[in-house]
Amino acid sequence: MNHGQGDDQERELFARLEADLNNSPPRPEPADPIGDVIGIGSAPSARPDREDGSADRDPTGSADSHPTESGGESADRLADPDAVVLVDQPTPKGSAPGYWDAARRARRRAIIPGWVRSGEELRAAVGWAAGYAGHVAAFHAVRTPLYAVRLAARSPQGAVKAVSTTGRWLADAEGAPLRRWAVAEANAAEYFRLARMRDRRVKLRAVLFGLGSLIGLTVALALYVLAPTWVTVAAGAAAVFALGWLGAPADAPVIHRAVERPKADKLTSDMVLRALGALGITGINQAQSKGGPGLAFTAPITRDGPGWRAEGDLPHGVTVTDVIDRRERLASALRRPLGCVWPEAVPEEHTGHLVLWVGDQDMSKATAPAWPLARTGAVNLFRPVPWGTDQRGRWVNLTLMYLAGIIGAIPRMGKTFLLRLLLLIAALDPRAELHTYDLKGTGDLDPVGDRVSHRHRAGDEEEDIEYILAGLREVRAEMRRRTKVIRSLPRDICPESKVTSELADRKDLGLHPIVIGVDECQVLFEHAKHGAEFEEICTDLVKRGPATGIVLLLATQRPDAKSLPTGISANAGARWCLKVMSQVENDMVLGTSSYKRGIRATMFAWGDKGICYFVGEGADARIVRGVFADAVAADTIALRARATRLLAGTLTGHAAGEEMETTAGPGYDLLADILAVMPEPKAWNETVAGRLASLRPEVYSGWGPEQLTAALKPFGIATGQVWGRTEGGKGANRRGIERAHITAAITKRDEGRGAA
Ligand SMILES: Nc1ncnc2c1ncn2[C@@H]1O[C@H](COP(=O)(O)OP(=O)(O)OP(=O)(O)O)[C@@H](O)[C@H]1O
Repeated sequence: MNHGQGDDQERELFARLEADLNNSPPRPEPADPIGDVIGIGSAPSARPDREDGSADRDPTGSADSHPTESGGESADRLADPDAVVLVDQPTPKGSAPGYWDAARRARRRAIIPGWVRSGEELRAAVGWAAGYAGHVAAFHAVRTPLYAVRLAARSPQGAVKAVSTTGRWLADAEGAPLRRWAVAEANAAEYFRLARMRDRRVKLRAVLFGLGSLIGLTVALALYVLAPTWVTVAAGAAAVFALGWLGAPADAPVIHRAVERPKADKLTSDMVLRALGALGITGINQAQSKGGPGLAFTAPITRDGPGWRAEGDLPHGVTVTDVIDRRERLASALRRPLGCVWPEAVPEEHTGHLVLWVGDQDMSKATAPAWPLARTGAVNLFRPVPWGTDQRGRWVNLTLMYLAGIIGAIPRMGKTFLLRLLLLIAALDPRAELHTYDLKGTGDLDPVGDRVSHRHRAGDEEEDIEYILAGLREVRAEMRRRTKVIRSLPRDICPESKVTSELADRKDLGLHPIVIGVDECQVLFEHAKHGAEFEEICTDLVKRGPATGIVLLLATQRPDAKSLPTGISANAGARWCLKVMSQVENDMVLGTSSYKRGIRATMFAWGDKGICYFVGEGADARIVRGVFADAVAADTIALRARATRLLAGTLTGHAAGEEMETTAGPGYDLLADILAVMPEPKAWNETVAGRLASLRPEVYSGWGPEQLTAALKPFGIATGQVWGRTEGGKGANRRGIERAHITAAITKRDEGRGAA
């Protein structure tokens, strides 16, 4: 940072201060050299800026109570010595923190930078450096012939330049103007002195030139006669290239750059201070108008990933949230795109401690590193898995087990993509049983649902709601069973009373992970008939599910108390908040007081798709951009997950074609029910539907022929034209079922179960 306008000005200022002090009447010496008469009525004092830029900051923190800073009123008070009020008392001996206390509390900087210690980041850095060097080498290697031609073409100009420069040197051309001046001024003595000097110089240079030429010619002749041809050719080429290099005009270099450097400027303290001053924050403006910097830097501005990081204390009373609120203005003042400018609070510091990270590229446009799981690899849900990158491009991990999570955002910001990504991660653990419910009904979760899920439904019609209710009831019953299993296990096998990866591996215990993902969950909680039951089940799953290996992930575009009941939002262990519009939604997703603490998803721009505040994984809120996996990529990953499941024998439910068991409600089996009501080999759909309704009205009442056709489809049973008779005895062809198809489907299903 450029402190002050120059040494002269600084010296002048000190001189004036010294003069003022010498002329002013003597003042009584304060008892304490630092923390005393800084109350109203004490004599004004001016202090030059400190090196770290924290000018005007009193070490006691009481600079604001200084009389010169409290307006003209202090002048009146100064006249009346009785009005002096000592604001800061002398510090009792021994109460101020000593050097060792301060040293004990000091934050230690890493001896070896974090990126060197992290194997992944080191590998990435070394890989990048090798790639960069390789690119530059290949770029120039390909162009070498072109460079040779260019140099050869310019060598005649180079030769002329070399001859003329040598001639000027030999003739001492640089002294000519002085000699001409002596002639013009008729200064004979000076002219003769210069002429003598020139003669001496020319003589010496002529000798040097003669010697050089002799040696050069001898070497050239020796090379020509004695050296192998290739050495002669190489030497000749080197001479031609050297002349070509010499002859190259300054505006047309022989070699061009192999890379286009981005135009992002280095972040300097002046830029930061100027930008902060342009935000219109009174505290900063006041501090700067008094000659202070407006931000006391606590660390040098350093390169941090693909950007710059500045860190410091804002003036007293100004908080980081004041700056975050004006992020757009800050970006304008720094002349950077909005997606490059990320002011952040540091949770363990005071609320005025600002960390400003300015990226080289807009976070939403920066090329994200390839997701390690995109093409290969399986997942252990009990271990951390990368799911997104932070502003610096570092991977952010998530351990899906033992948590319940909520995702909130306004529409079109990437909520469904994020939920699908998390479900894809779950799908890649072949032990995990997935329940995917897409209440938006556009089929965004189908790649996972149809390929892998045990339960899957897209839509918000009554039958979909019934299906989901049945599924959630089933999971809650399963959770109760699991609690009993966990309780019955010996302490040494289950020391923490929760499911572990080893326990999940044991098929006899049935403690495999269950991951439930619900998109637009507000549809469930706002449902007129079943809303209360959904809320009750989900609250229970959020509270007790994580320990029993059940993970509930809820996404909503309206995170208010009605669409995301507080019992759920308050107990969620992981939170993802993409752009929201107000404090209420922000705090609903990220937790109470988040907005006040500066964790504000309202600051995300419309273009920040897939970028969210993430709270979880034992860390405070971080800004993360989720991996972008579109429907095609999701399909590929889901197919891989399905193949792994088929190998492991863990493909069940919807994805294995066992859909309607649950549609009919827990404990009921559609295929068995049809066999029970259909003694004849063939029957019309309407007849079977009517009989089913009589058998179990609570499940099948209201079913028509189309519904029965749809319900049988997942089992691979097609309905066709069947001959029958109406009640009046009239023969007709109508849509119907064949008993043999039902029996075959039951046999196939039972075989599949046996294999699993
Ligand atoms: N991680 C990401 N990176 C970049 N773009 C993304 C990312 N995630 C989502 N998007 C973009 O955002 C768009 C909206 O995503 P998505 O459908 O998930 O939004 P949504 O919040 O679920 O919207 P709605 O509420 O309408 O369902 C997508 O079409 C996609 O192009």
